[in-house]
Amino acid sequence: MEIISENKAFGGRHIRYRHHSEMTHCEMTFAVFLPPFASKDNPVPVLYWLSGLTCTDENFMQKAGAMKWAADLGLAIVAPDTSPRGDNVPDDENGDYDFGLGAGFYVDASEAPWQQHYQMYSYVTEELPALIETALPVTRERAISGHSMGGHGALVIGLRQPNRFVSVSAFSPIANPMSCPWGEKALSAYLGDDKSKWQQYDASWLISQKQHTIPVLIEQGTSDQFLKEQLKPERLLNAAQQSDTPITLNMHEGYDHSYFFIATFIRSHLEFHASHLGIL
Ligand SMILES: N[C@@H](CCC(=O)N[C@@H](CS)C(=O)NCC(=O)O)C(=O)O
Repeated sequence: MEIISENKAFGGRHIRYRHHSEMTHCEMTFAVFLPPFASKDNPVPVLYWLSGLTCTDENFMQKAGAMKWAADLGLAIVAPDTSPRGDNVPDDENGDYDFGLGAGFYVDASEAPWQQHYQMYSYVTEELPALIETALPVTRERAISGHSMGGHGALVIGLRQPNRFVSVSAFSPIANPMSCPWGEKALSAYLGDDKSKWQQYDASWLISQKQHTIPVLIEQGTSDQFLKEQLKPERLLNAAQQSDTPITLNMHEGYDHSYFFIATFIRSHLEFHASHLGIL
C-alpha cells in the first residue's frame, strides 16, 4: 500500500492510498479518514462508503461534510473507487458515464471482456476490508453506506452479508436495477442475459426474499432528477411490505441528487451506524 497524500482534518487524518488489487487485476485507489486517537491500542470501527456514477474515492470525502461527525463519533470511513481503472481496463464503447470506468456497479462480472477487472463486489467485501484491517488501526466492526449506484451497492452488500456489516444505509439508491435503464445496461453486460443472476444484485429482490434482517436506512429527495426513471425507491417499500421486512425510507421535499443533499443528512446516517456499531 502506497500513500498518495495525507492531510490532517478535524484532528484526524485523511489519507489516500494506491495498491495493486488481486481481484481487479489493476492498481486501485481508495481514501480513508481516521478519527483522532485511532491507534493500534484504540482501534475504531469502519463505515464503508460506496459512491455513485462518475465518482472516485474523492467526491465523498471532499463534498459530504462527513469527516467532522466521524471525528466526533470515533468512526473511520473508507471510500473506495467506483470501478477498476487503467489503460488495460475496458470501458463503455461510446464513453458513456453510466457504464464501464466509474460505473462498476459493485458486481463481480462474469462476461467478457469485463470479468477480468470488474470484480468490485469481491474487492469491496473481501480484499479491501482485509487490507485495511491488517494495515490500519481499525476493528472488524463494519457498516456500509453509499449514494445512487453506491446506494445500490451498499444495500446489496448489507442485505447479502449481514454477518459482515452491522447496518446499511443509502442516499438516493438505484433500488431495483433489474428494471431501470442504468441497471439493465450494466447487469446485462457484466452478468449476461440470464436474469436469475441479476437477482443477487437487486436490493428490491433481496428484500422481497427476506433472507436476512439488518437495520436499513434510506434518504431520498423528491426533486432528484433520476427519481422516477432510475431510482424507484417505492419498489423497496413494496418489497419490504411483501416480505414484512422493516426498512426506513425518508423522503425529503425539494432535494435533488447531488452531494448538497447528502451533506444535509449525512450526520444522521453516521449516527445511525455509530449506534449499531456500539460507539454511540
Ligand atoms: N452526468 C452527471 C450524472 C452523474 C451523477 O449525477 N453522478 C452522481 C452519482 S450518480 C455524483 O455523485 N456525481 C459526482 C459529484 O456530484 O461529485 C455527472 O457526470 O455528474
